[in-house]
Amino acid sequence: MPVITTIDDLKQLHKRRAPKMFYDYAESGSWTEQTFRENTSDFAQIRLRQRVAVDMSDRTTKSQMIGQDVSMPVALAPVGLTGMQSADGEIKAARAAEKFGVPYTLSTMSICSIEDVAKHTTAPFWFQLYVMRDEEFIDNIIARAKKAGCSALVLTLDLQILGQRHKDLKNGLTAPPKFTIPTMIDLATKWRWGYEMMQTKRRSFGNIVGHAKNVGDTSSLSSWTAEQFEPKLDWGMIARLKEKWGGKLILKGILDVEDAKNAVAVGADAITVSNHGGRQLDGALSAIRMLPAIVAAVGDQIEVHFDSGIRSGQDVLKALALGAKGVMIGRAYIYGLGAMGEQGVTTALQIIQKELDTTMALCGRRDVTTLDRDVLLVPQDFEGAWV
Ligand SMILES: Cc1cc2nc3c(=O)[nH]c(=O)nc-3n(C[C@H](O)[C@H](O)[C@H](O)COP(=O)(O)O)c2cc1C
Repeated sequence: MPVITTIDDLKQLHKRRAPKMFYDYAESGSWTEQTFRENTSDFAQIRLRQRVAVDMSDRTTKSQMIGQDVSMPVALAPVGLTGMQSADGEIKAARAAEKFGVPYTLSTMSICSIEDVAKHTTAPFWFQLYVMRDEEFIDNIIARAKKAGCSALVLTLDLQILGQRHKDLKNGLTAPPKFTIPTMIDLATKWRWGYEMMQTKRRSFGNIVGHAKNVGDTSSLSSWTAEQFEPKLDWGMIARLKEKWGGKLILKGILDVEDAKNAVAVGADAITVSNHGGRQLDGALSAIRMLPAIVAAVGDQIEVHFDSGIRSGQDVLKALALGAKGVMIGRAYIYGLGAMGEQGVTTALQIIQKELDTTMALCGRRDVTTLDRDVLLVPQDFEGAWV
């Protein structure tokens, strides 16, 4: 077993252990992948201020997200097909998050259902909703999330139509995989994945199969999205969904100041500044570059969360210092899951917490909730003069 010290170590192991089509599904952006690449490379442009001779004892990464206590302000982002990276992946990730004391978000497009995850955990989790055309299905899934005790609804706004990801089309991505010759050859080297997958019954979209009517081929994400997702989603519909849900609402996929203001107007509890990890509008600016302007515009009116591009505790610190109250990680924990199941997710969280804590200390700070721009050195043109 290699010595794991970074998120990148987990990524290498994930690549070796999970079928190529699922690793590629996670490790890709849309079209040229420019936004996907810049989500991470722009973090590297921000530097840290080294401070010395400052008391660094009694440090804490504890904070709150939407009023919930968290051991660090890092939630696990909703990730479709998580249960294809490792058998029962959503249950494993939710358990790791619960033990660590951070929120877990279950995707609409998960393999394990809402009820499955609720049955195998005790902490309330967040449920992510994609708005579908079938209103009855939406009413029903909201009722299911309420019944399962979900403590927030994360409404994703940046994927009513799928950004084209070339690798998924070339690999013929389906859940479960179809047995083609290239897939069989690949699976022959992924025996651990195959063995675990044989032990579970959870191999298709658990929130959808048996719940949605007139559903064609659910195994293909792209055709299903095209058929079922509601292209007419607008702020009026968001307001109605807020009423239906009646609990904490997080609007995910905000990358523009005007949309952030609309989110405030609709009365959401939080927004997630995000470009879906570079998987949707290729050519959009990185999420970290957009964060300061959005915080400046609405940061005093709504809780601002951030995701897209976080691969270390240092990245978490940078996002918090730029004004996010909390962040979500997607691939960083998916690499852990694909590498080592539940233990891998725990390892990813441990790596991030340790990096966050040590970086805080070396920047002369002891409390994660007091991080501000003062700990950073940001290039003057970082946000850029885009017109
Ligand atoms: C493989 C994969 C699947 C995803 N599926 C969903 C999803 O079902 N719902 C959703 O709101 N976001 C989804 N996302 C986006 C994540 O929630 C999150 O915004 C993104 O991963 C953040 O970027 P990062 O991976 O660089 O941390 C997905 C991301 C990945 C990588």
